[in-house]
Amino acid sequence: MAQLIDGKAFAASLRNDIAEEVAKLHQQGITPGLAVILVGEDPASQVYVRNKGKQTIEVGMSSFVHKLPESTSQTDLLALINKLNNDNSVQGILVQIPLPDHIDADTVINAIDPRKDVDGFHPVNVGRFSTGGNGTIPCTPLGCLMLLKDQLGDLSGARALVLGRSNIVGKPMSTLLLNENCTVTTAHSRTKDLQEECRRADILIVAVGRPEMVKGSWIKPGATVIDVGINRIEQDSGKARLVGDVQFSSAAEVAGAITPVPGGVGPMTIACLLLNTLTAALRQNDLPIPTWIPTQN
Ligand SMILES: NC(=O)C1=CN([C@@H]2O[C@H](COP(=O)(O)OP(=O)(O)OC[C@H]3O[C@@H](n4cnc5c(N)ncnc54)[C@H](OP(=O)(O)O)[C@@H]3O)[C@@H](O)[C@H]2O)C=CC1
Ligand SMILES: Nc1nc(=O)c2c([nH]1)NC[C@@H]1CN(c3ccc(C(=O)N[C@@H](CCC(=O)O)C(=O)O)cc3)C=[N+]21
Repeated sequence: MAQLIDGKAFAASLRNDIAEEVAKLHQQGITPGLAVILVGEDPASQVYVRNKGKQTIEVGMSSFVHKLPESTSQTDLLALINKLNNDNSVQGILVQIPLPDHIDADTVINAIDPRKDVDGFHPVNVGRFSTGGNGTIPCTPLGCLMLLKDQLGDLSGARALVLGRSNIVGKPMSTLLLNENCTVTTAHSRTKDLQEECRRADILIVAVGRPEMVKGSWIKPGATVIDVGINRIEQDSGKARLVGDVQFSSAAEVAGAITPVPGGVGPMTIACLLLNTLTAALRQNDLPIPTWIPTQN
């Protein structure tokens, strides 16, 4: 049986380390602030927003949650972002994705001050990060990398397969693993012989948004499997259950180590969001970044 990678415990310890740094900032009269904007009523997003708000306060930061109705115009959303860009009590801004169809996500992301873009989605940060500079590293890939390094140590030379190529997860994950000297393959819906590609990987990261798509038979014996998927499926009882993009029961028989869903990558995403907010607050106050915080230089 595979070893279980406990993202929930790792995230809790990371939040402790963050809280210690925030306490030091308090002594200098600084309280980092994170603003989260949620447009519409997507129930899953509401859960994440609630979790984020609670954990933001627990580490000693200020949490500003802006819940806007589904009908909010792009102009009004841009005006709010502009206000937050100029608000000195806010060091981090996150706009929950997906946005309603009448709002262009790229325009919205472009409007966020890159220094306050704690998701790492702004083109300035994407560019810096891709070229090895100190741009914000997107939260989910950063959380996955921390779990991998904790599990495996140096990743140099490992054959990694990233399944999914979204701007939020797959693409930055591939970049990050390349920067860690892995030999990286990025697979997607047009990939030929997907199962065969997966079976070659020492490290398998799955972010497709297809419940339990990857089976144990696709996995190289002993491989490390990181399941990013968060899928809510209805059970016969009528209650919803969370499952990943990997079929956990069959995968756990083959893999060397695997993250569960829930309790794997999800909690790491939130902890890394708080970490990026701390880093943003330190940078905006011209303070040094402690060496334990992962940056790219
Ligand atoms: N744990 C966490 O913190 C987070 C979890 N998530 C979860 O991760 C998953 C992925 O999210 P996200 O990256 O935003 O999703 P997207 O829908 O943006 O991207 C999905 C990717 O998977 C590929 N894909 C879809 N179906 C197949 C298939 N049958 N075979 C091969 N490739 C396929 C797509 O290929 P193509 O490009 O060719 O269309 C695309 O690149 C979701 O379950 C989401 O809920 C997301 C963010 C954070
Ligand atoms: N701008 C933006 N940035 C994001 O980072 C972002 C986003 N939009 N939109 C949606 C996705 C999804 N996402 C998750 C965060 C935490 C959990 C999480 O905490 N999951 C818990 C369980 C939570 C539950 O029970 O629902 C777990 O897996 O254990 C899941 C998913 C961030 N995303």
